[in-house]
Amino acid sequence: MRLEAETLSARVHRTPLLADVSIRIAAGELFGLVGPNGSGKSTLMRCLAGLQRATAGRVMADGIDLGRIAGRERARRIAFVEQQADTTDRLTVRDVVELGRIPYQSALRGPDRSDHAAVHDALKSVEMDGLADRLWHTLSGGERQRVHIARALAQAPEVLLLDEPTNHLDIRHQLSLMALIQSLPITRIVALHDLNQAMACDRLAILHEGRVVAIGPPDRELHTDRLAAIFGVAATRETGPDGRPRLRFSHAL
Ligand SMILES: Nc1ncnc2c1ncn2[C@@H]1O[C@H](COP(=O)(O)OP(=O)(O)OP(=O)(O)O)[C@@H](O)[C@H]1O
Repeated sequence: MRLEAETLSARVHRTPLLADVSIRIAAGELFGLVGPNGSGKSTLMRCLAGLQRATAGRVMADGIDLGRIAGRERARRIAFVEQQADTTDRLTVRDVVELGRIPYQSALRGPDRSDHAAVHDALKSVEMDGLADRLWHTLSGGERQRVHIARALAQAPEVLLLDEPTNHLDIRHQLSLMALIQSLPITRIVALHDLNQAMACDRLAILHEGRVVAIGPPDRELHTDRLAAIFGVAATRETGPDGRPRLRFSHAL
């Protein structure tokens, strides 16, 4: 699914959070959102997921205003893993992932084999199938993060929005999650702080103080002058063993 932000602005009371953001994300693209703390990444994600209304502008999904798509239909098409998603209910890991199947069920149709298969596959893809019966509150931060991603995968969306998905994950799970995200044949929008992980995106937008300052391939946009100006760090670039550029950060400016 193609997703477009058209001159989006968002504010809380008088505080502007996003100003005039326009982005076109192609179907099947892996699109990154990067920017310093407070630059508006999560706010933009919430608008793109249809969870927050913009004060001006609109979000278009395959040419249709997202605000006009019914919640259930939107939930079948767009899945969102927020940064600090939590639940206080007494749920097992499997229960949490099954929540992703609700948009496909109705009062007349409870979970069926296809729902169970989707839950199983989603748990397996984040290596949480061995903990399916564990209670949510007993999980570590990284395990919870992986279960939330499994819930979003079980939703079988056309667009997957992930807000800092590698937070809390150990290095092996960071790498396997990034590989999983890269392999999915759907539109993916990922907010990332690790700019080397962001190098894997097809394109990215750099946000600063609620505005988009650049859009393009990471290799072109994450140059050392911009890293200094926007992120406030001194960095050098080198070529990694995979032939991709790698950033090496030395100090805060
Ligand atoms: N409800 C709110 N009331 C006031 N300010 C808010 C509210 N929600 C967000 N903000 C502010 O809007 C700005 C953008 O926040 P947002 O969470 O979108 O940034 P972010 O780029 O995701 O940041 P981070 O990298 O720290 O997660 C921040 O300065 C934040 O403090």
